[in-house]
Formats: sequence, structure tokens, C-alpha cells
Amino acid sequence: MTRLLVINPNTARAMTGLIGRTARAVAAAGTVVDAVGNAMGPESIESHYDEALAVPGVLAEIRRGGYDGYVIACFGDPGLDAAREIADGPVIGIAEAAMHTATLLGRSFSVVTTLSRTIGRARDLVHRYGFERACSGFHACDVPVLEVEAARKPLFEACARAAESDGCDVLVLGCAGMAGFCAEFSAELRVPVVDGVSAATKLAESLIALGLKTSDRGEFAPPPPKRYSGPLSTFGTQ
Ligand SMILES: O=C(O)C[C@H]1NC(=O)NC1=O
Repeated sequence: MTRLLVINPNTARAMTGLIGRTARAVAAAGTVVDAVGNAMGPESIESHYDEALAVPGVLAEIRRGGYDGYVIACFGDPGLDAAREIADGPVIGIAEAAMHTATLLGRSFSVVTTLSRTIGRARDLVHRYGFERACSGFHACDVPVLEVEAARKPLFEACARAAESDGCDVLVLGCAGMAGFCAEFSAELRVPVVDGVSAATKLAESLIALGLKTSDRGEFAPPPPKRYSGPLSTFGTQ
């Protein structure tokens, strides 16, 4: 039995429900998926400020442990590196997972995200993960995160625009709330459309099945023990 914890870094219960359904729809028969929303922080993550304030709650879930692997289900991959330092199993971010998956399906991919202001973060992640050559563009549907599940038209138009203008082989959906549109958009646009929640779930399962977890040498070794004060005092690593 494999146990995966899929963490929605925002506090939107409906989105946590969608994320859990998406992960369970692709999980293997022997995998138990628990989906959890953030116990504190923003109701959606649409800015650097939101992202920074989502990280403590993500790390609190990782610190609880008890799973074979973890998925951080927000396209900014908030807290991913910090989570890898403390997790007792592999930690996969949905943006990283979607990008890796896209490069296995074509020479180029474009990212379609929510608000235009989040394109910079997506661009940073493309560089952080080493996909500069593979990524052919970034597009926004300009729909707020919490409205994206009901925004088929603007999202489809942004995907069609990306496929047309970038000539990309693959599309990557830049929000955990977009998962429900994958198959439909892929059929209509005749291009593979990758959802990060599904991709991250399967990648986490694969690493666990291979008996692999984050290296604890060097950068992702456990943090040096120290005291934390104020509201973060429970995060002490003494
Ligand atoms: O960064 C974004 O636009 C999408 C991102 N925000 C969020 O609350 N969940 C997400 O996947």
C-alpha cells in the first residue's frame, strides 16, 4: 500500500476537493491519496505575497509525516525545496511534474496560467528546472484562481491562442484548478494537455515504487537545528 499526501497550499475547500478527486482518478489501485488544504494562509495563491504566506502551512503538513510521498498542488510549487529538506519521502511540485511530463511528449511546451501577474513565477520555475529550451511561451487566461474551474471559455481561448501562436507541441495547465479541462481541450486542440496534479501523483508513485527519495546529502540535508520564535516557534528543528 502506497500512501500519498496531496497538499493544496491554499485554503479553498472546493479546490482541495477537486485536487483530491484529480489525484485519486489517476492513482494506482494500491495507492491511498489523502488530500488536505492549508490550515492557514491565503484562500488562493496569485502573488508572491500569497505564495510566501502559504509556505508555513505546507511545511506544517510535511512535518506531520506518515506518508510515502507528497505532492504540493499549486503551480508555484510553494515551499518545494524546504519541504524536500524535511520530508520523509519524495516531494513533487505540480509545476515541475507537468514540465517534466511535457518534455516527454514533444519538443516544446507552453504554459497557460491564471492571472498575467503569475507568468513571472512560471517563467522563474522554467529557468529553475532547466526547461528554457523546451518552453515556447507563457499565456494567461486572466481568470482568478477561484473562478478558473468555471471558466472554460477564457481558458480554452488562452490554450488555443498558445497552441496557435507558439506552435508548441504540448500545453501545460498552470493551475491546480484547471485539471478538469485536460482531456476535452486535448481532444479539441489536438495537442497533449498536461495537468500537474495528475502528473505529480504518478511521478510520486513511480519514485516510491523505485524505492527512491530526495537525497539528504548537501542542499537537501535536514536543516541545521535552531530555535524559531513567535508564531513559528513550533517549527523549531532542535
Ligand atoms: O499560481 C496560480 O495562478 C495557480 C496556483 N494558485 C493557487 O492557489 N493554486 C494554483 O495552482
